[in-house]
Amino acid sequence: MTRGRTVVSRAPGKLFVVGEYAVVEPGNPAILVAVDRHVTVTVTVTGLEEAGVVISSDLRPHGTRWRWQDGRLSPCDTSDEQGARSGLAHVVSAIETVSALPAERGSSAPALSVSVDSGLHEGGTKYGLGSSGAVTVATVAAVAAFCGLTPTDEERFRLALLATAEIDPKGSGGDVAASTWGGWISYRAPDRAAALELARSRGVEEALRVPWPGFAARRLPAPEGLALEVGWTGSPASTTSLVSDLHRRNWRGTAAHLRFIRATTDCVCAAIGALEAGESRELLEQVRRAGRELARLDDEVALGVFTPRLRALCEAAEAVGGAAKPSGAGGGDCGIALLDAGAPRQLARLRERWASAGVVPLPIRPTAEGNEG
Ligand SMILES: Nc1ncnc2c1ncn2[C@@H]1O[C@H](COP(=O)(O)OP(=O)(O)OP(=O)(O)O)[C@@H](O)[C@H]1O
Ligand SMILES: C[C@@](O)(CCOP(=O)(O)O)CC(=O)O
Repeated sequence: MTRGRTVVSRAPGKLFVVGEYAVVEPGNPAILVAVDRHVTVTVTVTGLEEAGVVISSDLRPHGTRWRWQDGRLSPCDTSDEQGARSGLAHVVSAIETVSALPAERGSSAPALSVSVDSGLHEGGTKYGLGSSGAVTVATVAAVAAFCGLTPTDEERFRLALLATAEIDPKGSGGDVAASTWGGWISYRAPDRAAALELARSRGVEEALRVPWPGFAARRLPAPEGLALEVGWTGSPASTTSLVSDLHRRNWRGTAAHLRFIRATTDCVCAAIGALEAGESRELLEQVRRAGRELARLDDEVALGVFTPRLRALCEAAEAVGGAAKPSGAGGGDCGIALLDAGAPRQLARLRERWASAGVVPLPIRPTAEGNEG
């Protein structure tokens, strides 16, 4: 939405359905779904004399001023430089990445004021619903529109992926894809290091044009007759440290690693087939299988994917006839359960069991909406 010199963009959060960990390797598939909680980003003129950027966020007490230096932003106030750089890393990277486009055409860096408001945390504690991806997608869209650019969905996805990869190229970008396209999607990640290298060597504009090997994203039909329930463990987990931990272990390249990738890929492909064919029972079976693969990975490398609450979340869903698993990296955050939408008693029993295990049922639904603005 553009009003005068004000642009507003919002992007939904996400849940991983199946395919976690395997999807970080380029070309491997996962299924994600966008949810009806959003991040909203508003971009307007700064009102400052000099060209620069002001960023404010619902997670920080004050707005911070940033100045441009060779295409990069640095905080003007150095007293809390580290806090500003880490707390606003995704917003800053999204602004820098989009601003490279006018810069490559010889225009000067934009002056703008960016404000972030998020429904993906509770009092500052994240749910694990992909706030970093949603913030990046919404910031990219709002800054691009403010600069008079009209990128396509895929171009906005690519810009957001480059922005997140600048911070951590290990992330698959599944969150970015779900926040961009919305709905249920199948996603295969590109090689993020190669995409970054492309942008650095040939420019961001060129990186939006040439093919990204491995990358694919497409919408899937929503499952029929199934309710998606989301349980929150109340404890935030660090995806970056779990994925880095896995990279540090000697598991990669072992037979167990190859077996995990093969089994998870097979499971994701079967789940895609089940969604396309409207076979709910088969989808439930694949969700259970994906959960078992994660549990086996956890046993093999003692990663800490399954916390006691996530285990209780899964057991409760099984006990009432549903299928459940952690969503995302695990270690806390959320889990999902799929069960018969026409069985309200089962749903009620699930919520009761979750509540007594300390798992908070979140009133969240899948949404077909992607990034808007
Ligand atoms: N409201 C916000 N304002 C500004 N930046 C935000 C906001 N919410 C999230 N971010 C950015 O996202 C980062 C948090 O990412 P993190 O991966 O920890 O959470 P998440 O994406 O919600 O979780 P998950 O990856 O488990 O789904 C913050 O450091 C910040 O850069
Ligand atoms: C483990 C992983 O596959 C999923 C992480 O999901 P989340 O950010 O914890 O919701 C990592 C990734 O895809 O970037």
